[in-house]
Amino acid sequence: MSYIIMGVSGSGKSTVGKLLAQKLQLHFIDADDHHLAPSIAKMSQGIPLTDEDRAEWLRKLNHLLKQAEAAGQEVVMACSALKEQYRLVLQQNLGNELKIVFLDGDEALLRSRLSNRTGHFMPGALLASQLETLEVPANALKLNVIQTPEELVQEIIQHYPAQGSSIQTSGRTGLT
Ligand SMILES: Nc1ncnc2c1ncn2[C@@H]1O[C@H](COP(=O)(O)OP(=O)(O)O)[C@@H](O)[C@H]1O
Ligand SMILES: O=C(O)[C@H](O)[C@@H](O)[C@H](O)[C@H](O)COP(=O)(O)O
Repeated sequence: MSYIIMGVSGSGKSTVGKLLAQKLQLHFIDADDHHLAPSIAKMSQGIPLTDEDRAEWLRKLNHLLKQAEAAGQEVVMACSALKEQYRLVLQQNLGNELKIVFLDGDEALLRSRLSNRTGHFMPGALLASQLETLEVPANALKLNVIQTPEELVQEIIQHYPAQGSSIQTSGRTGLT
C-alpha cells in the first residue's frame, strides 16, 4: 500500500512526500525525476503537458509502484496525478489500493510559494493550466496546504496507518 502525494505544482508534494517518507522510513520517489526530457523542456518553456506527453511517464511510475509491491515495499511517491485517468494508470495491476493524499490550496498561496521557490524547472506561469487540468479525487485524503509540512504529515499518518514494511531511510532501493 504505497502513498501518492498529489496536487498541482507548488502544492508541496515533494516537501510533504519527502518528510512523510523520512518519518515512516520508506523510500521516496519524486515523479518529476522520471519525466521524459522533451516534457521537461516543454514545461521549462511554460508549455503545459498533454495527455500524450504524460502517458509513458505514468506507465513508468506504475512500473515502479509494481516493482515496490512485488518486493513487499511501501513507497511514498510525489506525483501531480492531476486527472482520474492518470491515477487509474498509477493503480493498474497493483494488488493493493494506493493511499492517495490530495494537497489542496488557495491559488494565491500556491502562486506565492512557486514564486519563492528557486532552482526548479517549473515556471509559476503553468499554475493556471495545472488548476484547469486538475480533477479533484473522490477517494483521497484531502488536506489544505495552509498547514505546515509537519502538520500535514501527522494527518496523513493518522489517516493512513503504515503497514510496517519499512526499508532503508535514504539512498536507493534498486527500483529503476
Ligand atoms: N506546507 C507548506 N508550508 C510552507 N511552505 C511550503 C509547504 N509545502 C511546500 N512549501 C514550499 O513551497 C514550495 C513548493 O513546494 P514543493 O514541495 O516544491 O511543491 P510541489 O512538489 O508540489 O511542486 C517550496 O519552496 C516549499 O519549500
Ligand atoms: O503532470 C504535470 O503537468 C507535471 O507533473 C506537473 O504537474 C508537475 O507539477 C511538474 O512536474 C513540475 O514539478 P512540481 O510539481 O514540482 O512543480
